[in-house]
Amino acid sequence: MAMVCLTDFEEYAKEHLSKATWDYYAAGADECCTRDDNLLAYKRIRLRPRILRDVSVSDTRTTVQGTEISFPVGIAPTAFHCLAWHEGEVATARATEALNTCYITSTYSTCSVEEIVAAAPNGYRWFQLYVYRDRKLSEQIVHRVEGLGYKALVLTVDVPYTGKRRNDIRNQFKLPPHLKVKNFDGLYHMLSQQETAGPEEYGIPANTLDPSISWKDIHWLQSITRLPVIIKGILTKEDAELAVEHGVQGIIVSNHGGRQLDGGPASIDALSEIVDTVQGRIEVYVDGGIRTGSDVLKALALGAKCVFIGRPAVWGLAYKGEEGVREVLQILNDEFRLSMALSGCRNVAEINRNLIQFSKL
Ligand SMILES: Cc1cc2nc3c(=O)[nH]c(=O)nc-3n(C[C@H](O)[C@H](O)[C@H](O)COP(=O)(O)O)c2cc1C
Ligand SMILES: CCCCCCC(=O)C(=O)O
Repeated sequence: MAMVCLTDFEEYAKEHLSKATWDYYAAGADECCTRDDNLLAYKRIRLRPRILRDVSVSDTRTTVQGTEISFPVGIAPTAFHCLAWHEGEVATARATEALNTCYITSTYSTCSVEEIVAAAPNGYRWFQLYVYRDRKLSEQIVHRVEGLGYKALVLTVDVPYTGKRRNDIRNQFKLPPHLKVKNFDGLYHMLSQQETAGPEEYGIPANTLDPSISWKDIHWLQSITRLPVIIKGILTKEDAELAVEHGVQGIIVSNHGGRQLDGGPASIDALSEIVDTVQGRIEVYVDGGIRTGSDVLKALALGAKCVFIGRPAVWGLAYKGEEGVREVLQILNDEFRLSMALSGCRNVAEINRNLIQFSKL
């Protein structure tokens, strides 16, 4: 079967994964309004292409946090890659290394960070972090990934509690016994001894994330690390301003793929107010609903420095492991290059808001 666009991978994954795994990856919270709007919002945006600009040569390279990547699409943190492909995150890491882009490893990876780094030693990676009730556990993980050469910490702030994903409840979804969140090997006792730890959620002791985290914890995190801190899950200009004031180095505008608060905005619809507030003081990225190269172009035109894809990477894994993720990234790269050329842009510096037809928004 020729894979032509990202939805081909989605269809393949839906057909070949078990129902419970597919439902977990596809899940949105409650009625999935925000999950679905993430995609629809891109389709509402119209472009204003420029012509006759000699687009015979094009350059998709950009930088994130001062490091060059081959094109402005990275992999968002998603949990449990071994559910989709036996090599799990190791395959994802190899694919992103090969394509020279950024891979944000989830705390809840089913390969350990050590295995991931050993498999793709030259890859450019950030580590996604949650704050646990037991700060010592978060601290241990931070120091471990620093030592392994991760280049930034991505603190996810939209999961004080897990969103209500109806099919996961119906399926009683949990990680099968042969898989583990390997980063907790030898640390599970710290999780399960936390005061409020209850029955397992997804195979992880429940209530271990700290819902009391607040802006003061950003200072705590900065005090225990020398890595740049990027906050993932901001959707308003007010929080964007606070993020800048608290000295973080980046923001990922995200609603967690619509898996947390249902009824919040599509992430692309939240981007502009955040970009306008931040005024270039720190880098702003976006994830959620990116499925085509023209989606990438629209996000950059609205001010994102780079975008991240969540589910499509997992569909690529389900298709053919490392090769599947490479294909997903390559298709997005090719589509992005074509959209750039068709709208008269020769490089990412030429992409700006003039490309967006605001009267149609
Ligand atoms: C199956 C799945 C697992 C996820 N796991 C995590 C995670 O461990 N940490 C995190 O910060 N975000 C997680 N996310 C959210 C993604 O990082 C990202 O925000 C979202 O998938 C982007 O939307 P997209 O799937 O439409 O590209 C997960 C999303 C999915 C679909
Ligand atoms: C106990 C929390 C499990 C969350 C798993 C990873 C995630 O963020 C997701 O959206 O799924």
